[in-house]
Amino acid sequence: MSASPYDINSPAYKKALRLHKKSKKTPAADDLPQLREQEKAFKARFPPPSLSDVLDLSWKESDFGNLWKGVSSIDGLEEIPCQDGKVAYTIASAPGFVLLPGYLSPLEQRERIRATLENHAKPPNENNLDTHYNLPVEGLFPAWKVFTKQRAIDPRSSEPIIETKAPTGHTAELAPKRALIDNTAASTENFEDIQAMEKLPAPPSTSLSPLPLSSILYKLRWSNIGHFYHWGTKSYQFDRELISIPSDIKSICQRAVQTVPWSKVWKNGADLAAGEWESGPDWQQWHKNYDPDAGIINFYQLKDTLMAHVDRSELSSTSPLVSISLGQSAVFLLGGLTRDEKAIPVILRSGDVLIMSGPRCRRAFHGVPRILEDSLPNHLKSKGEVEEDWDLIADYLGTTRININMRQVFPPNFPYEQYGLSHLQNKFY
Ligand SMILES: O=C(O)CCC(=O)C(=O)O
Ligand SMILES: [Fe+2]
Repeated sequence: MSASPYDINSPAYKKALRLHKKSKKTPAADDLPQLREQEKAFKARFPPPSLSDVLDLSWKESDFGNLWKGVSSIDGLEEIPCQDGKVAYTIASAPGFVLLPGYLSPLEQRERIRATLENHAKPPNENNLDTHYNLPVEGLFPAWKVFTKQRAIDPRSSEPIIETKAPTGHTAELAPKRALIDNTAASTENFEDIQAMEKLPAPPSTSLSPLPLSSILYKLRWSNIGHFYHWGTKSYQFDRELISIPSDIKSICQRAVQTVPWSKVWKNGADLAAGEWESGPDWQQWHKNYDPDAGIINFYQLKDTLMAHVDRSELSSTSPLVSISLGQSAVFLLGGLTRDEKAIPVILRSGDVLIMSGPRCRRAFHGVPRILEDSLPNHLKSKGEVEEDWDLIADYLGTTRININMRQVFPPNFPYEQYGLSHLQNKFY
């Protein structure tokens, strides 16, 4: 038997677990809300978290190996055949949560990853580094590609250095870690007040140093697509240039929403039990009127986490939020309406599409406490000849998970004129 710390039967694992349990018995730890306890357990490097109650519907040994493996069923899991032959899964205690495991084929995953890196994380879309650095206008990844090609021809080529926007002091952590502020949920009642809040651009940091292209690439954390999200006020900003949602992303999201038989998801009054809908359950219309108009592409390095939060800046509090996972796998925690409810842990793997919909799930706490290292499927690894330049992308994916998180800010039939936002109407068609 191997002595790997990942082997839960090894003496090394058992000893570490004993020590860990002992060290956890501090009064402070017991006071933490359920969800924080779960986050802590999944974050732990050693002993590594047990995945024995983590739903893992896309695992296949040939793709992912045996290092990280959850379970293929949990209480209340239900399988729903979809219109396009795919299968959706729901969980009885989490109405509105719909998981489409392996929804994107290996080829579609590669195409989306490439588009994300080459097209969607560059101007006019804004990313977390733009505030602080003068990034190459062609995008970080395209610039990296050009440089590696040059270097192959002339090994003495010097790597581009990315300059800071503010005068340089000393190196420090990059500021924009997402703050854990509970903002007020957007609604038509407070919409005008939220809009009136001053949305100042974040100032460039004065404590950062210029960085070579190869390092800054790994500091990319998010890129904004569609309506602009102002992180400081946790609200959308509509007085900026309007940028359409890339059609490739929009069509995947719409296809996913259209394939789900919603009457089976919301059967037996589950829609009413899930809480209050803006003007009564409107899921019958989603096949026609679901329209993602804003999104964040998240880039996670192996040690990154996303603290449990609620996405409540969207006026539409029930329309599906569609989340596409690519690259390394992750543990996702689906909590309830407070941090005191126990969360359901789910492994999200490359190609999975997750839909959070309806009043309960759309306003549920959720987060990503763990990226599972060495969980890149074989079809994303470099095999030399897979695709032009895939080596470079595969290298980056060796430590990266990408999540495309698409929301619908405005409910269908929103009276844009009434709020002085006529310019947003029919914007993306
Ligand atoms: O990375 C994920 O799977 C979730 C991301 C998320 O919750 C968000 O961007 O709000
Ligand atoms: Fe979220």
